[in-house]
Amino acid sequence: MISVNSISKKFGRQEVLKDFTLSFDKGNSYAIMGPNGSGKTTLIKSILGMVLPDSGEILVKGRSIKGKEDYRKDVGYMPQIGRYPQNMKIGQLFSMMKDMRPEIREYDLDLVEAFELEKIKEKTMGTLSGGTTQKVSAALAFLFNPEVLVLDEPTAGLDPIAAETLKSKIRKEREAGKLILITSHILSDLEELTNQAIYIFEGEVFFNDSIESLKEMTSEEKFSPAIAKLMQWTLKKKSTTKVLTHA
Ligand SMILES: Nc1ncnc2c1ncn2[C@@H]1O[C@H](COP(=O)(O)OP(=O)(O)OP(=O)(O)O)[C@@H](O)[C@H]1O
Repeated sequence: MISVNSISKKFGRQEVLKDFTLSFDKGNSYAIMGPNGSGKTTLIKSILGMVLPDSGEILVKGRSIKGKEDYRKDVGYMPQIGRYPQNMKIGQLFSMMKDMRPEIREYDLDLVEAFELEKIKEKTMGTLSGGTTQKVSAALAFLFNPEVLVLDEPTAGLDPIAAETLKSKIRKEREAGKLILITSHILSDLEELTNQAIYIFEGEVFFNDSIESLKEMTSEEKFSPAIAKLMQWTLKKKSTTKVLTHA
């Protein structure tokens, strides 16, 4: 459903994505992992058209997204930190988003209801706590019933009840056959919510397979120690590279 073909991206002299190739298939939920600064958000933003790769191409349903906007209607995005007009009320924000998609008449209000956003629709965005802003972001991501959900650190900042509510919703959508991409540092969330693991290290794909294969390859029964092993391997690779560079 989404193919990322040989994309590279530099910010100044820093190569953040290096000849990056991946594909994401419908009905699967992908854990996108890697240390801070490894390029996860840059990858996600490239798929969303918010970052323009220097080379390579990204295809959604077989069509290049370059210069296109319309594919975005199939993609729901929950950012790590949602930025909204500070003086806008919650209710106005939802109305504005709906007005931007006049062709869509049916909304997925599961999270609007579960988070009781209707009750606080008169509150302005600038006055909300971080967690409430995250609830708004989550509800907006699912609102138009998109085929693809891109969730950047979705449970960060949510209280335990809200986090469980969001996780149940993610599971429900995955069971309905959606494609889900999740970045998170919370391994227990990823284990619960995903079946495919992608590990990015210094802008390169270091691992890309099912979570079952990851466990087999690392000879670990549990997800967390399997990821820890992957991290150790990347560190070894790094020290080996340094030795080679210095030789
Ligand atoms: N707009 C930008 N301008 C300059 N550098 C950037 C920009 N966006 C990202 N970077 C740099 O690119 C690198 C990768 O950033 P990215 O946000 O993709 O990492 P990440 O894997 O999502 O990290 P984290 O786990 O901390 O969220 C970082 O070194 C970051 O500083």
